[in-house]
Amino acid sequence: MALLNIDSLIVRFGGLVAVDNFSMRVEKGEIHSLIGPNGAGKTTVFNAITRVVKIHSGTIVLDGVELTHVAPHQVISYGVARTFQNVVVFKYLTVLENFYVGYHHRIAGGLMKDLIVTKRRSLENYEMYREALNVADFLGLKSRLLSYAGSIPYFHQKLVEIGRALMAKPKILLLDEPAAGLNEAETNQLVSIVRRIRDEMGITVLLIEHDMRVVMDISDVVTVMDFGKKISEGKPEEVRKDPKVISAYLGEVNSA
Ligand SMILES: Nc1ncnc2c1ncn2[C@@H]1O[C@H](COP(=O)(O)OP(=O)(O)OP(=O)(O)O)[C@@H](O)[C@H]1O
Repeated sequence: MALLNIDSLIVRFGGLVAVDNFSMRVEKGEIHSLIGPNGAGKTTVFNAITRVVKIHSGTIVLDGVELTHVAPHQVISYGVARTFQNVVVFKYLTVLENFYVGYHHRIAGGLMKDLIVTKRRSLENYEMYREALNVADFLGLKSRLLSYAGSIPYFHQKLVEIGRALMAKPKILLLDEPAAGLNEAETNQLVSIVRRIRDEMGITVLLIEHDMRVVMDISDVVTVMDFGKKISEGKPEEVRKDPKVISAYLGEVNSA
């Protein structure tokens, strides 16, 4: 059974059908890329998985659990964590505190329990700290832990966002254009980090990416969208040769 199974998904914005009867499956342990020209509907698919847009019809099932009716703030406890197209970090919190935000759903109880320091809570805080250190070590951010997230270089802010997502211990990590704005050396580092997230942490990765070098290098499977529909799917080398994909991208170049 696939880890993520999207079936016949339709998302509309008024008269616009942004995602049009779209289905895809992501197998456990895969690095799977979702690509397509601008406006194809990729981010809307991510927004549907994380439940921040209204689904007109279709189903999204993660690890056997239907997400379609889950509230957006609960999606993380079902095993979905994401990063955003434009880096979203809490600029006036430290890197460590940003990481803590990602861990929060793993702590039992609500605000009152946050205020009352019980023995159990101290232990949870210790576990959270230890995990933050591990994540920082994994991402090469240990020396940045006490810096304000808004004060560190752009690439490191991107890693903070990834770190915050990893702190949630997701089953699947959704990365929206992780290589955007990075130089070549940073992109190479990012590719290696994404591989290690899968290989060392065992987390399945679904990413949206425009940098074809990254897509071809990193993906086990590539799904291609255009005008809300799936137009191709397969191994990177198969998709690259698909005339439907070539024509979708050439159309984009011609209309630019
Ligand atoms: N909240 C919204 N309200 C209205 N229309 C929207 C909304 N979000 C997306 N759209 C429209 O839905 C379509 C798909 O957009 P989406 O952002 O999913 O595409 P994309 O493939 O992620 O594009 P890009 O690669 O440029 O980020 C576009 O026509 C877009 O203008």
